[in-house]
Amino acid sequence: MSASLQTRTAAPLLQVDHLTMRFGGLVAINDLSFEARAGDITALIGPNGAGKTTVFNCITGFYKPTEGMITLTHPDGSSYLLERLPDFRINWRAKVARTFQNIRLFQGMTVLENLLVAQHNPLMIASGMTFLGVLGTKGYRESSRKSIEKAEYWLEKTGLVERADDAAGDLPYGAQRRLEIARAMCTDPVLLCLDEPAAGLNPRESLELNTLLRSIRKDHGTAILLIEHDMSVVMEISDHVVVLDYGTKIADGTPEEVRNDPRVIAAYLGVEDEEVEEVEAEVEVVAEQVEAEHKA
Ligand SMILES: Nc1ncnc2c1ncn2[C@@H]1O[C@H](COP(=O)(O)OP(=O)(O)OP(=O)(O)O)[C@@H](O)[C@H]1O
Repeated sequence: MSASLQTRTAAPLLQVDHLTMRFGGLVAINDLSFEARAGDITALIGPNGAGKTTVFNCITGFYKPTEGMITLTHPDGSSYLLERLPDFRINWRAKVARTFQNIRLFQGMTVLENLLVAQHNPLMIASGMTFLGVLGTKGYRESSRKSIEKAEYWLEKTGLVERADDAAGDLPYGAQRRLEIARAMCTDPVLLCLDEPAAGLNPRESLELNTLLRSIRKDHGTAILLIEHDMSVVMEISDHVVVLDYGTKIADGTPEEVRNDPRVIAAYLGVEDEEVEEVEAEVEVVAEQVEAEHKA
C-alpha cells in the first residue's frame, strides 16, 4: 500500500467547495468540489477547455472565483481561505507554488539565479528590509547561505548542476521544465501545482519527470496537484484523479476507477450524452473479454 493511501483518512490539505467561475455568460467551472490530500499526487484531467487551468488560476489567486471556497490546511492545523488571499500571499504565506503551461522562467538569468530569486522573500526578511541589513547582519549571511544550499540541493535533484551558470533560456526544453519545478520547490511549498509538466517531453524525459515527482512526494511530503494530458504520466504516478468536462466534475477516484468510467471515456471520445450507454456497454464487453483472457 502506498504511503498516500495510508494517510487517506487524514484531513484534506486542499478542499475545493462548490467552486464556480464565470466569464460573462461562459461557465468555465460549474459547482466543482474535490479534495487533495497531504502526500498525494492528485491529477486534474479532462478534454481541452474543460476548465483545468481555470481551477489552478482560482487556487493560486490569478482569478477570484465567482462562487465557492478553497481551503488549504497545513499539517500544523493552520488554515487559509485561498479565495480571499492575494496571489503573493498564497505563495508566500499559504505555501502554494505553481508552474505554468507555457514555461515562465527568467530566461536571461542563469539557472542558479532563477533558484535564488525564488528565495527573495526570506532573504529580505533576514535583512530587516534595510540596506545595512543586506550589507552586514549575521542573520542575512546565514539566510543567504541557506538559500544557496537549497538551490544546490534542487540543482542536484533535477540534474542541472552542470548547467548552473548557463542562462535558463539556453537549456533544452525538458531541462527548463525541471528548472521550473526546482524553482517552485525552492519556496518550500506544501502544495505544488503543475500545469502540464510533461508537455513536450520525450519518453525518457517523461520517465525522469515521474521519478522527480515521486521523490518530491516521498522525500518532502509535498502534495502535488497536476494537470496533465499525458495519460501514461497520470496513470503511473497519481494517487487520485479528478475528471472535468465542460467545467463539471464527471469522475473522482483512483486511476483505475476513472480509467474504466464510461463518462470519462465518452468525454475523451467526444460522444453525445445518449451515446454514453453505448460506450458503457462496450467497456463492459471489453472488461469481460480481458477477464476471460486472464482466466484462460
Ligand atoms: N480569462 C478568461 N476569459 C474568458 N474565458 C476564459 C478565460 N480563461 C478561460 N476561459 C475559458 O474557460 C474555459 C476553460 O478554459 P481552461 O483554460 O481552464 O481549460 P483547460 O481545461 O485548462 O484547457 P486546456 O487543456 O486546453 O488547457 C474555456 O472555454 C476558456 O476559453
